[in-house]
Amino acid sequence: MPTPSKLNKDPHNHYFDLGAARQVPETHAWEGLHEHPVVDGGVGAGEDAVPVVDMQDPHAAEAVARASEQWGAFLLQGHGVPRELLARVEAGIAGMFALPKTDKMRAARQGGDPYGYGLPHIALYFSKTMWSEGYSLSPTNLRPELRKIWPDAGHDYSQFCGVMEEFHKEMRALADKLMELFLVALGLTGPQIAGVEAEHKLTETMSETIHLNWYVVQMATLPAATRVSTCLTCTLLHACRYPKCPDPKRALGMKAHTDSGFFALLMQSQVPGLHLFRHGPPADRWVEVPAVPGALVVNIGDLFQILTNGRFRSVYHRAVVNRDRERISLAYFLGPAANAKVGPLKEVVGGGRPAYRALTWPEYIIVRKEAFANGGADLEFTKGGTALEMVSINPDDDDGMDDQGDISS
Ligand SMILES: C=C1C[C@]23C[C@H]1CC[C@H]2[C@@]12CCC[C@@](C)(C(=O)O1)[C@H]2[C@@H]3C(=O)O
Ligand SMILES: O=C(O)CCC(=O)C(=O)O
Ligand SMILES: [Fe+2]
Repeated sequence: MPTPSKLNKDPHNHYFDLGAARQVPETHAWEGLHEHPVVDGGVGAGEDAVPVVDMQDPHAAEAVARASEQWGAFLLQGHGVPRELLARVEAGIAGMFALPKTDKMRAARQGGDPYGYGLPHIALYFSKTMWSEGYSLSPTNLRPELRKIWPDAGHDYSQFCGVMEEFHKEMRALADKLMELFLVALGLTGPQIAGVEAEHKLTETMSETIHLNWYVVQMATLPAATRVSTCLTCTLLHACRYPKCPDPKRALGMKAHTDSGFFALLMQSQVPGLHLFRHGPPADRWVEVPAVPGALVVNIGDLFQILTNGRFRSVYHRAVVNRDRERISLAYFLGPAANAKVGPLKEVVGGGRPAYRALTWPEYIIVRKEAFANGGADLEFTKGGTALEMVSINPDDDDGMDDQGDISS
């Protein structure tokens, strides 16, 4: 069994078989998971109901504006990505993660690489290990990347690549439409949007990254057949429904974070597990996003908060595991081109002042790393805002205007 420090230095190379574990070892036991209550964000549950945006609704832009200002996230419906395609993508991901560890390890992320199989990038910053497996991929490099897992390029390989390419095409088209909807939601006029696009080529140069998550059931204490869809204890005792099951108290699927790019489109299986952080009053809390068939979750990232001069907020979120049901999620991240300086759009700043200095995505990742380092590895991270604070412009400073954004540089 490796020591925690060894796991931390080499987080993408974990030797620990999550599925076979009968208890959560100290290396995977997180503090503070129950510091804030978890409330159901089910549709129609009052102020904690996760906002829903229907892209077909003529008032969609207003709903996007409200959700982006108040939550930094929403459920997206009417997006046009066929449900049947989402189901095939999920089945493909399940098949890939079900492969033997030795196959997956051939694609293991090396050190600070952005792409590869293993724990997510931010795992580097924590001494505890997440209860999940991940795989970050560039959709433009899908086939060579997946050959590492399937060197013989057989049927499974072709099928998975095919379905992921089909998905990527749909998602990229959707992301382009969503970017326009965000700009409308910001209150920009048609000519202003055309101006932003002409000047910055925002949509055209936007890059995409896929991150797959596999949240393994917490303990292999139940026979495999009963682990698939329901908790045996719950069924027999009629006592509880997830998330009240007895055990998943110490493990964590994905440590709380804000995504760093512009926005992410998240596909989740029909098992809840995504929690969005909401500030009080009345109280700070985690809102559990319901699994709505066919809906995608949209999360706003830190660079979009910068681009919109703080009007749209990035959302602090995490994913929990449960004892009985495996969960798969796929995050389709959109972000600026690597060399583009992102600062507040002048159309949004108007006569006001830019609240953030302009920087590239890689520069922002370095700032975030410093933010983690300054606060210690297991810092609660002030609900995700520390790195953004480090790039914000103090209103008392006089040098703000020099930093005004030039996204395409
Ligand atoms: C394009 C991206 C966006 C990354 C880094 C890089 C590749 C993988 C992404 C994620 C995926 C999982 C959460 C996250 C926080 C992580 O650790 O890796 C994401 C991160 C970010 O949003 O910053
Ligand atoms: O699994 C989820 O619902 C969240 C995943 C996530 O936050 C991410 O991949 O960035
Ligand atoms: Fe995320």
